[in-house]
Amino acid sequence: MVCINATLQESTKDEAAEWVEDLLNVAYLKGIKRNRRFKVFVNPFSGKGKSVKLFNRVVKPILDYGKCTLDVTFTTHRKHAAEVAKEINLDYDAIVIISGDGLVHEIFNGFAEHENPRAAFAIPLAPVPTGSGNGCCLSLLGLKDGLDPAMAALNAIKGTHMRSDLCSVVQNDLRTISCMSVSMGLMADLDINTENLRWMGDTRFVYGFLRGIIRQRPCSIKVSLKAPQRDKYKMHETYQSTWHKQGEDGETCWDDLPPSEKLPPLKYSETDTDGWEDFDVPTLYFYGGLMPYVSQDLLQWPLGLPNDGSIDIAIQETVPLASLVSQMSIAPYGGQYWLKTQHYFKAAAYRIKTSDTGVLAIDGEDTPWNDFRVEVHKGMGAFLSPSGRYGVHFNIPVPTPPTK
Ligand SMILES: Nc1ncnc2c1ncn2[C@@H]1O[C@H](COP(=O)(O)OP(=O)(O)OP(=O)(O)O)[C@@H](O)[C@H]1O
Repeated sequence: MVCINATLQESTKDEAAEWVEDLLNVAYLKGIKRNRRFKVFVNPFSGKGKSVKLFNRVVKPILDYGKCTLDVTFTTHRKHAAEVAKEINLDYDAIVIISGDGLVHEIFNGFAEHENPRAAFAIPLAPVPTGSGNGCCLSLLGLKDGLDPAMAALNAIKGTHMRSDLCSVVQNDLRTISCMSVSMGLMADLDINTENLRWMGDTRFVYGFLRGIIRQRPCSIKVSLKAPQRDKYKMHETYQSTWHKQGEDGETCWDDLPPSEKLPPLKYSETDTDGWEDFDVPTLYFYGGLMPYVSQDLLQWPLGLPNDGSIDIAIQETVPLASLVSQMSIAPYGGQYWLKTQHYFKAAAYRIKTSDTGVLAIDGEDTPWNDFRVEVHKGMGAFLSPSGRYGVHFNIPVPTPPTK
C-alpha cells in the first residue's frame, strides 16, 4: 500500500482533486461502484481461530481506506450467519465473509429463506480466507492470492459482480443450497473426521488423506448422472475455448421465473429415467463440485467455470496405495484430471443411492448418509471476483489421446 501525504495550496485544490479522480479511475475498473456498503460476517471459530485478529488488523483498515461502510456481525453460533442472511437488508452492495467456506454455504441457505430470494441471491459475496480449506477464495483469487486476506479485501472493494451456479441437494424432501461441493467417501471423511485437528489449518486435510488411503474404505454408492459429458479431451477443448468468456452475464435460472415461484423449481425427480445413465465402479470417493479448488493442495475440478450450468464430478476408483500417494504432488495443479482411474463428468444433475455406512458432506458440512439427488441452477448466486472470472486457468498439458 502506498500512502501519499501532501500540503495543498488553495489555488491547486481543484487540480489535486482532478488528479485523485484520475488515479481512482485507473484503480477501479469502469462501472465499478466505489465506497461500497458492506454487510460483514466474522466467524471467530473458523480455521485456526484467527479471523477476529485478521479482520481488525488487515481487512478492516483496507475497507476503511476504500471509504466503505461496514455493518459487522461476529457470529456467535452455528447457523447465525444464515439467520441474519434470511432477513438481510437488500441495500448492501456485497457481503464480506471473514471465515472459511462454511459461512458462504450458510449465507446462501439463509437467502433461500428470504422473503425476496431473487434479490438476496443477486447480492454478491466476497469471502476473505480465514478458514481451513478456503476453496471459494482460492477459486476466485487463484493460488497466488487466494489465501491472502489483504487481496480478498481489495476484491471486496474493487471486484466485479460475477454470476455463479448453485445446486439444490434434495434428501428426504429437505432442500439444501450448495455452492461448492458434495463429497462422499475418503474426501468427506478427511474433512469431517479431522474437525478435532483445526489447529493444524489445512494440513489436517493432508493428514486425513494419508489416513484415508491407508484404510482404503470403499464408498458404497450407486451413481446416476443426467446426460453427462465424459470425454476428457472434448471437455478440455471446450473449457479452453470458453475459459475467457466465463463469468459474462448470460442467462440465469431466475430469468423466466414467475414471481409466484420463490426458488427455481426442481426439474428432475427421483424416478426420471429419460437421459439418465448409471455409472458403476469400485469407488474410493465421489466428489461433485461447482468451483475449481477445495484447498491449496487440491484443484479437484480443474474445468470448473462459474456459470456454465453444469456440475463437475470426479469419481476416484479404488487403486493401489502408491498410486494415491503419487496423486498428492499433482493435485494442487489438477493433474489427477488426466488419470484413467479418476473419472470426470459434467452433468446438470445426479442421483446417489447409498448402502452400508459412510460419510457425506455438503460444502464441508456433515450430512446424514442417505440417498439424495442434486441439480444445478445456472447463475443462481453471485460473487465478487477481480476479473469477473475464476482466478485459475487449468493448463496441465494434454496427454496424447489413446489410439483406437
Ligand atoms: N461462534 C461460533 N462458534 C462455533 N461455530 C461457529 C461460530 N460461528 C460460526 N460457526 C460455525 O463454524 C463452522 C466452520 O466455519 P467455516 O467453514 O467457515 O470454517 P472452516 O471449516 O475452518 O473452513 P473451510 O470450510 O474453508 O474448511 C461453520 O459450520 C459455522 O456454522
